[in-house]
Amino acid sequence: MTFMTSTPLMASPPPRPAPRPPRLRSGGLLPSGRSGLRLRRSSSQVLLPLLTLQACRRSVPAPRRGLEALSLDTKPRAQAQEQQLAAFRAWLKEGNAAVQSRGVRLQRSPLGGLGLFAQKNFPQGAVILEVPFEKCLEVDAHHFDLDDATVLQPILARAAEEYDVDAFVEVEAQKAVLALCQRLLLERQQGASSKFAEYLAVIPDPSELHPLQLRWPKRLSEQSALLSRMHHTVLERDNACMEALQPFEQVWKRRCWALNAVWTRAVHLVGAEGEERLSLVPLMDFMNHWTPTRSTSETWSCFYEIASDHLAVRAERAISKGEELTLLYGEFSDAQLLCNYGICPEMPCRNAFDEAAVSIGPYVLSSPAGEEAAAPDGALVAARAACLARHGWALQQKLVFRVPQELRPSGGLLALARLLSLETAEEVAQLEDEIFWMDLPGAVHPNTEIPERNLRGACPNRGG
Ligand SMILES: C[S@@+](CC[C@H](N)C(=O)[O-])C[C@H]1O[C@@H](n2cnc3c(N)ncnc32)[C@H](O)[C@@H]1O
Repeated sequence: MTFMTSTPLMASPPPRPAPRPPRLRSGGLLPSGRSGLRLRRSSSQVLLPLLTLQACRRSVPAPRRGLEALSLDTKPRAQAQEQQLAAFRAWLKEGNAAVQSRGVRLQRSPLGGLGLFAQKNFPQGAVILEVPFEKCLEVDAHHFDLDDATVLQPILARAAEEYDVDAFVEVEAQKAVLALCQRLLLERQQGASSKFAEYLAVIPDPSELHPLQLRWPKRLSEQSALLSRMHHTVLERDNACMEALQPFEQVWKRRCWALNAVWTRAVHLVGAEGEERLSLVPLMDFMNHWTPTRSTSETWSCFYEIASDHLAVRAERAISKGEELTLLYGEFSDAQLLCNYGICPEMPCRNAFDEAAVSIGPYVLSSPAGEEAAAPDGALVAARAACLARHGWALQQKLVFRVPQELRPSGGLLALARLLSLETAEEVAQLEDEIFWMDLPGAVHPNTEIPERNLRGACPNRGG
């Protein structure tokens, strides 16, 4: 959740455009609403009456527990946690702003950690949860226009250092993430007197494979150029965040806990007036991600939408009793899921959003312009180099292109191929703008965009 992520650090990274998150996006913030693709507002919708969580029916609210009981170990949360969960369930029902839910249960999930499960059948569109914003931990989130930031960077610079992750590397976006971390830490410091104490006590530490783990297996990042760069990115970003949080919390593990909570559980909400906030939505934040595959017709089961005073989770399709309730956190590849959320694919390459990397080094400058062409002369090599430098490639590093994304007419890989097919320095000078039209100020070239679904080989089950 915008949710869905995000490391020990070095110097703060320079402001860089964040990649388009699975709409934020995502480090992992849980990005989206319906189908995980966008947020929708449903102010006028009549919501079905809701029952309370079955698991909470019987009890007198459990005694409030202080955070001293909170385990910051990375061992799986076990029985000791039952008490904390019972207190959390009671807390959800407490007060005027009770969380409304019916027929859902919080239990261990085969996907990872805890998850929400249906205890009855839900027809498509049924409201499953309503979480009042009063029960949410939130901060304002301004200037989240990540798309603009991405567009401003020359296309080859993006290929040279793109953050292929919902990394929130953009400074303004990070401010909101840090503000929410601070809020979380502040509440935690208040112990049992925090009105969120029971909620905080059930927020876990980073999962074993989350990049925030010091013992993150480095061999993972050797698996692919994309994963390696992505991991490097999140490390830089998280180190900067951890450093920025130090004045608020000295204990490294607690900072880590807060940062992980925000990256992997927070959602970016946009209200009717365009107001934005970053929000931790209790109970909904226990919903796990569904990874769409090309080979099955099964999909994630839920989406969420915002009303004036609460967030509602609805059934994306008919849901059967016993099913785990899932969201699509975003259109994440396996590498992104790993770096944003610490989610490891059960079976590699099944994810419909997986991508391949094509990496290209400066050797291409001296490659012939075509099968029949001779090796380029010095003038052509120099013209190619100057042109590529103007579009962001300093030629000291490799470019890493993502396929199929970069196979769009506006993609960097095709721009590079077009340039390399020119046979003289004069042609390069003449055609540069046409080839790199996407780098011109205000460039929009809608007619040449191939719909994304045609490139992606479409996930057959994709809704929305
Ligand atoms: C929003 S939380 C979901 C609730 C979480 N399972 C818990 O126990 O608190 C997101 C985290 O859940 C885990 N997760 C979510 N979806 C998953 C999946 N499909 N497979 C494995 N782990 C998943 C990851 O650790 C992720 O960072």
